[in-house]
Amino acid sequence: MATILAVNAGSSSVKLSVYMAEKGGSPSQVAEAQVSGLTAPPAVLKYTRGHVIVISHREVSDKVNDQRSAFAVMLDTLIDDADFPLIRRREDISIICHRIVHGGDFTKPQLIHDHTYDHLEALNDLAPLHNANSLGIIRQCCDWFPHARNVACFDSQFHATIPQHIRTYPIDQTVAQSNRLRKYGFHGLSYSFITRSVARHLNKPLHETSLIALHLGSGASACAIRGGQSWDTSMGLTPLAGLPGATRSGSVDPSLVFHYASDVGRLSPASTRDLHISRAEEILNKEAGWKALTGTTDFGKIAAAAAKSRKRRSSEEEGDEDEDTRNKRLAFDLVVDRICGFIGSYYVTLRGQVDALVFAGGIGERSDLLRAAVVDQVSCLGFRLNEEANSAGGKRENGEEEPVVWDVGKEGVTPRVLVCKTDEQFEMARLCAEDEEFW
Ligand SMILES: Nc1ncnc2c1ncn2[C@@H]1O[C@H](COP(=O)(O)OP(=O)(O)O)[C@@H](O)[C@H]1O
Ligand SMILES: CC(=O)OP(=O)(O)O
Ligand SMILES: [Mg+2]
Repeated sequence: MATILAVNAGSSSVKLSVYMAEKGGSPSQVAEAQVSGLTAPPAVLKYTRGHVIVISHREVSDKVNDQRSAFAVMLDTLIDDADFPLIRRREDISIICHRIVHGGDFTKPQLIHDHTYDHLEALNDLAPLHNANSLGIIRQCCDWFPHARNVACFDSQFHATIPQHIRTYPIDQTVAQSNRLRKYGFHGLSYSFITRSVARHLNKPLHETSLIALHLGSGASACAIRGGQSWDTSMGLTPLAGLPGATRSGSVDPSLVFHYASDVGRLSPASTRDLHISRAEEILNKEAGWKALTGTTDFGKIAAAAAKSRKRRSSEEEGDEDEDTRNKRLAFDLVVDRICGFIGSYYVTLRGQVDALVFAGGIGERSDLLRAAVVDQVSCLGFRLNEEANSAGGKRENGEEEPVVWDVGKEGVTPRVLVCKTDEQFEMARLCAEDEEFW
């Protein structure tokens, strides 16, 4: 039996889960901590041990200003918990798996040593909100847990099956090949977890399961899954392409960069030894998205304001809406429009063979308002919502555990509409437990 730590450094949060696992067996979670709100202070810590919520909401902004400090706070919390002796002795941790968003051409998890580390460092500029942070956490772990094996698990791995005509950009192919310019795709650990969980829920073999899945969090993407494998996804060479995110523009006309301002081609003052980022990349990655439209990265607030505004308009009490509400309504409508654009396109690329539309990620799992607006717009493709199930979320009565997948579609209608409580940490722990190389 081994103890596995799984670390997931997202763009607005860091999640850390602890598992016990046998070689080749399914990992069993024993604790979970999370620091969220890194881009919408205050940063908030949550910590659960088994089924006990030890810390439900603790503001930690005084100690946390980035992913590395968030990881340090979570680790201290676990180590200081007198009722959780499992990681008091650091030698007891056998494997630490790390979510690395951009894994280049790697098609399986890699043990970290000097060579893999250097290889991954060279990819930092292709995932400027993620890779350098994850490598920083790996360095911390090598110092703090010298006995543990560190394993890199890649968001891009699941998308290795995207066919050539979809992953190729129509540019000079000599340049494309020498600079490895192609669609890689991300959120793959999440899509892999979603595909397995939904196939089980639908009682279908994995290789016969076809889905349109949406991972909607601070970074948002869509994925067309055909026969259990990634067929297309909305992110590309970097996690900037496709849907807008909290601070990311998503796809825009590439020429916009040349018309934005005259100095956007220069290196940003935020460039470091780890990350060479131009002002243009910094603006599109960190100063755009729904934050640029509304001033907040919190999509919950945007959805609530948009719903209120919609209600007011339908009851014809329009009156003068304040600017803040108008901006939030614009951001909400824009995000719904872009999501529906991908659903339509993926429905066609999958030739209508779709078992379910699946919502996941912080927004997909929690925003019934977003789900309702999206499903309403794509009802022409046959998707229908059960409004009651949608607003109830995954809650169960009489203390029953929240399910991993829950159905929010209308009875008797296909394709289904589902919500999946995705778990990238579990997916990493599973990949590590089943690979003999890491034991
Ligand atoms: N009730 C809610 N309704 C809509 N959005 C929410 C709600 N709660 C959280 N969110 C959104 O979820 C996002 C975090 O999603 P998550 O997938 O956990 O983040 P990350 O991209 O950092 O991994 C937050 O930025 C917030 O906008
Ligand atoms: C790839 C990506 O955007 O990840 P996240 O949503 O966790 O920031
Ligand atoms: Mg995430």
